[in-house]
Amino acid sequence: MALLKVKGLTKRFGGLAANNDISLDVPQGSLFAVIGPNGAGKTTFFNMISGFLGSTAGSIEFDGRDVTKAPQHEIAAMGLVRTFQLVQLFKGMSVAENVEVGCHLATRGGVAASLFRPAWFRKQEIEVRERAYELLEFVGLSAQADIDSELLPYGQQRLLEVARALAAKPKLLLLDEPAAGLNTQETEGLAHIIQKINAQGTTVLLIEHDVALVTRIAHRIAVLDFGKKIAEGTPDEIKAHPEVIAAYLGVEEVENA
Ligand SMILES: Nc1ncnc2c1ncn2[C@@H]1O[C@H](COP(=O)(O)OP(=O)(O)OP(=O)(O)O)[C@@H](O)[C@H]1O
Repeated sequence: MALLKVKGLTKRFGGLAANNDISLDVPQGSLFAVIGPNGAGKTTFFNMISGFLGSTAGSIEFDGRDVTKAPQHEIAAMGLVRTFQLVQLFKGMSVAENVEVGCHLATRGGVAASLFRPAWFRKQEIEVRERAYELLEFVGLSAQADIDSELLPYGQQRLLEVARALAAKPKLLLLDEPAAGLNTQETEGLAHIIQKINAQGTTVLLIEHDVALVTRIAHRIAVLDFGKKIAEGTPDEIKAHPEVIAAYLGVEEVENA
């Protein structure tokens, strides 16, 4: 069953079709990747799916519901949660607090509860703290829990963003170039974490420039070029696809992937 169904998705900016009639299904439980050269339309595609940008034409169905025109907060509340190409942490908060904020998005509360602190609220706060620590452990950041998040090295900030996104208990996790700016060792660690997230039942859709990483971990890959989907298939099919090789990968990169 498809968790995300995209049909004919199109976005025009004036005369430019940043996305042109893109259709794809992301199966429930899969690890799906979208790749493509700079300017191919990946970010535009992500922005439409997550409700940050309206579409010019086409439809988006998530978890059995038409969300083509749904606002971003409604889509997030349904369980479609994203990270961003540029790290966006809450400044002035510790590592653990950043994840706790993510957990609160998945719990009940409100101003009255935080002022009067009834028993259920205090219990919930303890649970939130425990869950935040579990998630930090999951991404390997529990030792840094009390550090100001801005003091983390860049690679760890990216992992923190992933932990915070997981705190909202997503059904579909959208990762926007998670390996950007990471060194080889950090990319390895990240690949392992993405696979663990997926193995625990979360469907993952990622945009990535690192072709070697994508062809290694994704179950299925869609390739965009000049706003169009030019190919879709398993990593082996994509590596052997002549149009993909011509448009994007380059023979050398495919051989190395
Ligand atoms: N708000 C906008 N207004 C006008 N043109 C835009 C806008 N956003 C994107 N574009 C154009 O749409 C095309 C696709 O851009 P997009 O950012 O989606 O590509 P991308 O594949 O994510 O690229 P990158 O890998 O560099 O992030 C590009 O030609 C870009 O200049």
